[in-house]
Amino acid sequence: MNKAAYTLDVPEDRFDLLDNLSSRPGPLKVMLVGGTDSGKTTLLTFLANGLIERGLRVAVVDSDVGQKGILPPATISLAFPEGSFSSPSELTGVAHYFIGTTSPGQYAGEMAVGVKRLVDIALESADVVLIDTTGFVEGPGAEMKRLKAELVRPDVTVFLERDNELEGLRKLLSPYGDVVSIRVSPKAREHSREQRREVRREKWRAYFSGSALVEVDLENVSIGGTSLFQGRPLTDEEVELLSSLFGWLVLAGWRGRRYTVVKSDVQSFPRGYDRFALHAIDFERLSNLLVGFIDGNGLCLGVGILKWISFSAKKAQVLTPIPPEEIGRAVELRFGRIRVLETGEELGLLRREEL
Ligand SMILES: Nc1ncnc2c1ncn2[C@@H]1O[C@H](COP(=O)(O)OP(=O)(O)OP(=O)(O)O)[C@@H](O)[C@H]1O
Repeated sequence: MNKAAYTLDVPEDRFDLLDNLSSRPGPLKVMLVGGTDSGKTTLLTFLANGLIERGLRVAVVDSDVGQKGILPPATISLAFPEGSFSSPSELTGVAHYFIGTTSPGQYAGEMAVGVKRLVDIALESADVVLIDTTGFVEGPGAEMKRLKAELVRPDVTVFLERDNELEGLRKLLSPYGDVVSIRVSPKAREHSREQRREVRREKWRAYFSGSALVEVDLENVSIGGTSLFQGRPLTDEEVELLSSLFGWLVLAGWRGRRYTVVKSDVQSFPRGYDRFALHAIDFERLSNLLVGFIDGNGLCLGVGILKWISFSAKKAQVLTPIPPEEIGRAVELRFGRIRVLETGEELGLLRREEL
């Protein structure tokens, strides 16, 4: 199931926008902004096809991490459609930036940097770069759009609005490029949380079909995206002390500015401790965690699901569809903040500070 599809049954102002964009000198950067289900992806598909028909080389940067078309989920992806297409889900990404969650509220920095990096790559060969964004347009979502606009400097930012509701955001972004406002199509349809989850479930399942378990030697790659593995490892005495104080099986721990431990509960009793001095993570929170394989250029080769980690052997087992010859290019394993199964079932999101 895809939410958006190519249609010419769009309001007349979309054709005016297409004329406007194709009359401008390239390379052109166009960012699409609108609330949830406002029709951003439908508009992107319409514009991309129209521009391709006019002989322009189009790049698509899909940063709608909550409802991505281009696989894998939880990343930002760049694709170059070679001809007409009916949905971004048909496109194959050529470069990706790892975000690690489908809910990027705490990841404004990564979102802005990822879009900037992929737009820079796109500009090496595209006439027009179309940037799809999340429907997250209020509060931190608005700031995220500003950061993207500041870095990318879109020539045109198109706002999809029902009732002038994005006026504030339009003003906020107007110093960084032209802004155009068009009305949401009366045909735009809202999707329930369950329908959105179902769309994501299918994407996860499609991405992980044909995956294999690979063993990652944690001595050979850096570990990023987490405060685990930072600082010096705990001494046996420190492990002993924490275990007896709190009734934990301490699986791993590090001492930096504070103590960070991965533990399993042996006894359940109420424990009070200074959370600024000690950060304890339940081992189960790591199971089925999404991780990204990052290459030497900071781009994402693909994602995987952490199935097992042995702190003593310094090995991890990760389920991933990345071919073995590609995996060898990874220099970093980066921790995400969503737990998901290869069936597409999402087990839950984690907060950034949890790991
Ligand atoms: N012009 C149109 N004609 C027919 N259907 C449309 C049109 N515009 C939007 N829709 C429908 O409205 C729904 C939402 O559109 P779309 O998925 O493009 O929105 P979005 O803003 O990209 O959503 P998201 O919040 O998931 O990013 C889809 O089912 C889409 O097919």
